[in-house]
Amino acid sequence: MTYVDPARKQSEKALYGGTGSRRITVRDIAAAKGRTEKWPMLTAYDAMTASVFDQAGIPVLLVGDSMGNCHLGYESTVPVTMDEMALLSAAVVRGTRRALVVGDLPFGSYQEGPVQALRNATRLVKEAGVGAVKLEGGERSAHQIELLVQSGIPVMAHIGLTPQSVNAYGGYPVQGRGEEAAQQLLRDAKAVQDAGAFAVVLELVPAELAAEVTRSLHIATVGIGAGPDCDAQVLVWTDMAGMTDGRVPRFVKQYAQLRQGLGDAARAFAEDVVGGAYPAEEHSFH
Ligand SMILES: Nc1nc(=O)c2c([nH]1)NC[C@@H]1CN(c3ccc(C(=O)N[C@@H](CCC(=O)O)C(=O)O)cc3)CN21
Ligand SMILES: CC(C)C(=O)C(=O)O
Ligand SMILES: [Mg+2]
Repeated sequence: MTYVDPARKQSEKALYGGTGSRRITVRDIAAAKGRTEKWPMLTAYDAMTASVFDQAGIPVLLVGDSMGNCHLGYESTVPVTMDEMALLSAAVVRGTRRALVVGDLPFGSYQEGPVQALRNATRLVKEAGVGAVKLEGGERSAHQIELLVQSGIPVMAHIGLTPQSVNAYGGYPVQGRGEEAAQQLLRDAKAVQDAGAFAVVLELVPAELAAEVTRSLHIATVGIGAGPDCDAQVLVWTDMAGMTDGRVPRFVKQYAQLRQGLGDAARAFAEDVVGGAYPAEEHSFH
């Protein structure tokens, strides 16, 4: 019998649909680019939801700072703190066995410079157990990415629309439109690859430009509102599952109507309590 290194064997399987039980690593992500295999990523903010996605085979889970508006009741991602990120990232790691868990560095946790970025990324790695961190910015964040990668912390970059800059944008506009903006996006993509990032999120950029970035990089591109030609696609889970209250961005596809379903369940429970139908005999002890 030929000996097959189990790690090597699994790395040759698909990121989605693979049956291996060990945790996905950044090496597996790199190998998928070589196979031109597309893969899914979702956000998660708690252990229970994370375990659902892990058991569904989602290979990469992002503890996004979108927890600010999706989970913690803030208006945007701007107020999210390192303590909040560390707490919820640890919960997501505890809820998963296979997924690579990526922790977002929140606004204000890396802008001061590489040393601040390393201090806070180290917290997420040591306290929460994440396998990688994500931070926003291309050329402007290259020095931070470089020090984290040199220190042994894998980094996912995030360019195009960077929501932590919502106050500077005055909203969430599409990025990279026009020749000058397109050239800047290409420079940002090259800068994060050169700094050592293992993947890069492209948010709200024209599909043609995202395709060009994906072709010109050897690291994975993860699209959100960036067309069909990225190596991976990410959505905020509450948007994907129809749990978000109110309007969702145009790039979102809803695969369930959990908000309606959960509300229906709560109303049915309330009706039963008010009408005396719950608890019934089988729910009672004597
Ligand atoms: N629930 C949720 N989903 C997200 O995708 C998300 C968050 N929250 N919070 C952090 C950021 C903010 N994001 C957003 C928010 C709004 C739009 C939006 O409404 N965009 C317009 C396009 C604007 C234009 O045409 O210039 C849209 O209609 O989709 C996009 C991304 C993405 N992220
Ligand atoms: C939308 C993704 C890429 C993100 O950064 C987040 O959820 O915070
Ligand atoms: Mg984020």
